[in-house]
Amino acid sequence: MANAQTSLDKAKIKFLLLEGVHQSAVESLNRAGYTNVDYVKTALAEEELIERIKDAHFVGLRSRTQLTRRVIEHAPKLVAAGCFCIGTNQVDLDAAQEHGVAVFNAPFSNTRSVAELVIAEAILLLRGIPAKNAGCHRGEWDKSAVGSYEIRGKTMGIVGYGSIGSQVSVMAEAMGMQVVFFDVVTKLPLGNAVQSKSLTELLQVADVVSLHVPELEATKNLIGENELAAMKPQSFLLNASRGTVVDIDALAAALESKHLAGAAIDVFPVEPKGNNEEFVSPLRRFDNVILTPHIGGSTMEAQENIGYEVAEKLIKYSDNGTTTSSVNFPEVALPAHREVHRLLHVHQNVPGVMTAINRIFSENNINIAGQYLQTKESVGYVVIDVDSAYSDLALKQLREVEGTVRCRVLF
Ligand SMILES: NC(=O)C1=CN([C@@H]2O[C@H](COP(=O)(O)OP(=O)(O)OC[C@H]3O[C@@H](n4cnc5c(N)ncnc54)[C@H](O)[C@@H]3O)[C@@H](O)[C@H]2O)C=CC1
Ligand SMILES: O=C(O)CCC(=O)C(=O)O
Repeated sequence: MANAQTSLDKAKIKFLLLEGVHQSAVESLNRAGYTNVDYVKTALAEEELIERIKDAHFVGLRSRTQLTRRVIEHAPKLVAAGCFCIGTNQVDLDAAQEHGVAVFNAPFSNTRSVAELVIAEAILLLRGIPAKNAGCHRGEWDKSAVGSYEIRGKTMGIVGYGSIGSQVSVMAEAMGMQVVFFDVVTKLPLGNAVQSKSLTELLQVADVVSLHVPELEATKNLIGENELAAMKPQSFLLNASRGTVVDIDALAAALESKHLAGAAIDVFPVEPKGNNEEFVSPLRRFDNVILTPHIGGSTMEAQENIGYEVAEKLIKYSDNGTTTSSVNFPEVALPAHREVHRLLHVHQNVPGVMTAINRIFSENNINIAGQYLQTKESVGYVVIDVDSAYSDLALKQLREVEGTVRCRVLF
């Protein structure tokens, strides 16, 4: 069987793809038989999103689309959301979980692109290139070695030693840098990198501090006035994680006072909604700051791979119910369901639901060919394979079970 059949005609399953996700996603969906793709090149504001998403079964987005509780509440058919990026902070994950919407992302595909940019920025900043470049564009000629340094022998301080931070670590060492890192979790140091006991310890020794933490309550303003003051005089700050991680006014003050020698910032507390909106930031006035429009992961290679990776996850979920690597949903890896119908039941994770479900099968004498159950936080996900003759009856009764969030069948 090339593609497992689904309960709906595949052409009727609507995918809303936003923010110009790579065409590789559309190709993958089409190849899998999903041709009903509404492709939008930009992010949509809430009202317009609500209008477009109301009959969508799947939505694909990047970092600019806000999938709020209100939007999710207005998307009655939505079964999954694919973030064609790493960060999922733009999605209300709790609301998605409560409404039985599985959320997927691409945890690896753009990490190399971010790490490469960070190394390039470290070199450019230590050589004073941003200011020299700006000067040349204005007709100035400042041929001087003053304030220009090699990165060899300097210390790279990495905050957040995950997929990106650890790649920055390997590349920085390959360039001759010493690496220290700080992470809330004890991590295996790669090469000769050393894990710092505290953020302050790292800030005090690093010539370049690069941030690679997710957006969390605990990482909000992780780098504020005190942390900037703790950084070595004439050091550099790089942020390609999330804009909320740095207090941008405090950073502007540290640059103004020349405590920091420069910075490279890719992400901002408030980012323009689209390419036509003006970018406003107190950092615009500094020639020694590299400003980029949230493009750390925006390379052709990364975007193409993300397109395949996330589309594949959505297809698998649609075709056979597999939720492996979902960020908010119980993870279930399912075999193909040949010669049986597959019931997918999402429910509130409260006592009694599974008893009620199993009662349906025993009372109606329906043989269960396979059953897979996983729970996560407030949600439970049970998959039941049954003889095709009984799936209609079971589906009808499963939908009546108290605590049911959603239920569908795959043929
Ligand atoms: N600028 C861009 O275009 C891109 C930005 N990103 C951002 O980069 C972030 C990091 O990406 P990955 O490395 O793939 O994530 P990851 O999840 O692999 O690593 C994050 C690391 O941060 C650590 N961490 C969490 N809270 C911390 C804290 N308070 N202090 C120190 N460490 C802490 C975690 O333990 C983990 O090791 C993403 O969450 C995303 O927001 C990702 C890709 C592209
Ligand atoms: O490509 C994007 O839209 C955002 C990239 C990013 O920040 C991420 O992957 O978390």
